[in-house]
Amino acid sequence: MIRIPLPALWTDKSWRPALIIALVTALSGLLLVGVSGWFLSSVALAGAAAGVGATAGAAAFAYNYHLPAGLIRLFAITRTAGKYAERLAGHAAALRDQMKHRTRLFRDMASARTVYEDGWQLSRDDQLGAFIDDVEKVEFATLRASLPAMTGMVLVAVCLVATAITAPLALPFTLLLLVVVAFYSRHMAEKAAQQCHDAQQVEADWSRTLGRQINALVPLAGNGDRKAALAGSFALIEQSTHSRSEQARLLAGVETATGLAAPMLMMLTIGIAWQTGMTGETLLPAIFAGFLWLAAGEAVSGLPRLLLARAQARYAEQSLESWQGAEEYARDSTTPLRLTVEQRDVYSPIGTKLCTVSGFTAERGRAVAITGPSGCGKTSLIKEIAGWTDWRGKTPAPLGARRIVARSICHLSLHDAAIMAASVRDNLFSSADDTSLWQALETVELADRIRQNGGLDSALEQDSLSLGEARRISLARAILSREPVVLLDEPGEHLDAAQAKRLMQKLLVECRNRIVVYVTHDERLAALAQEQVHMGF
Ligand SMILES: Nc1ncnc2c1ncn2[C@@H]1O[C@H](COP(=O)(O)OP(=O)(O)OP(=O)(O)O)[C@@H](O)[C@H]1O
Repeated sequence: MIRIPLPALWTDKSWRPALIIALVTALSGLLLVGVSGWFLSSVALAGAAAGVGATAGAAAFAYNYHLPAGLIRLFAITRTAGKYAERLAGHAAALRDQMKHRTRLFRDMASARTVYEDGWQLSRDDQLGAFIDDVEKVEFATLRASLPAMTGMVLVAVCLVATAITAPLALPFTLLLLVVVAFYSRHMAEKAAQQCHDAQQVEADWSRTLGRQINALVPLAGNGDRKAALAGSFALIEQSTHSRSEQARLLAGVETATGLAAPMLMMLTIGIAWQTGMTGETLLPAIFAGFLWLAAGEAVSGLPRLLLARAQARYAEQSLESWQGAEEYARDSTTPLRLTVEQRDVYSPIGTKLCTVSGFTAERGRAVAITGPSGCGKTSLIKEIAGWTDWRGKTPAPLGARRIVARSICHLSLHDAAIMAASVRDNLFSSADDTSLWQALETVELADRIRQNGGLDSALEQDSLSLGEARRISLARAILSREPVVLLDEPGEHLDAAQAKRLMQKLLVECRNRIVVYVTHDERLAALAQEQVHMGF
């Protein structure tokens, strides 16, 4: 199980000073409010006494203000200084731990089976973002929240002892209220974390699909799929907004409950002490304890967020587990990456049944060429493999998990290459370095043309390239893409036969570690694949 161990706050040398300072700071805050409450009440009592009897005025002025006033200043200064010192010591210890854990977690992730199978460490910024998010959540809950949680518990214990001594009859009610608030807060924080988790899942799906849908608007414009595809994405945004607002509502409930608990505990302690007959000076200790509760309430006001952080960290731990290291697997470079298409009916993008295709399996380094007469459904088939369309009889299948995964692992290059009015660099759809971009342009025999045109930052437009050149830009995109599956529709279109063959040979070498499936009418191109699948009516 991938876990960041809880810091050993007391035994670990780097955490111990932080813990001591945090406790001193928290106790100073508690005593500051407790002594202030006690002081105000004593002054009020002395003032009240001053109004009665002959010696009253003298009694009021004989009251010793100096000791409590001095203590209040001492606690206030200690609390302020302690807050700074606690931050310095706590952050230093947390950063040290963080460095240690991150090295281990990132090493595990890099060699994880899932990462290796999908090849996403090379290209999937969204997956990497999700991984870093999870690591941060677990770190926050363990490294940043354990210290406040520990000091919060100590403060509550101190308040309970003070209540037990000063107003013992209030203790059972106090404990009952604490247990109710604790259970309610935990339950609601769990629900809020669930909502947050749901929202994140949906947002991840959304960012994955929308980007791809927008990229594919041009080729999909003709088949009426665009509207439906975008509507699906916008429904996801609505869903995530709902989850987010539900999360905020639940958290507000917890914050209200914990915010009200402290004044209620204060009133409970003082009220019950008063009910049992304590008045005047005998009530002062209970007032002191009551004010301690008030101060503890302020100190643990971050509790709902800590509970939420803890609950979120559990989800994050679960997803981190899927990156568990599988080093033997990563070392085994012969492990095949396989794409299996079972025998199936092929439908057009509007749901017309076209033909039945026999099953085939494409593997890394073993390309598959699909051939067949015009209109038999070759393009429709690779669109479906890529998750763009999915017809079952007369009904389009919803954008389910299979299609989302398919879209995320397939690079689909359609025959009508769209050229954007943008630079060559932008048109290559890649964040690779310039050397790799030039290398891809060399492979598709376009480097000289682009150099003459002004280089990677020169402008392109749909009309500024010949059809064959646009086709070659599209092939360069396929080479530069990082998805493990490359699907090409008519890669040799608009190229002369010799050039088409040369380019396809080079592309297959460049993509030897990926799965390549391509549709072609050219028998010489089809012969370059390790397997040919013939489709027909
Ligand atoms: N967006 C669309 N709307 C309606 N019909 C479509 C659409 N796309 C394809 N079709 C129809 O589906 C059938 C198969 O088209 P598809 O492009 O898959 O065939 P193909 O085998 O790739 O043909 P070719 O070799 O001519 O490119 C054709 O009859 C075509 O008219």
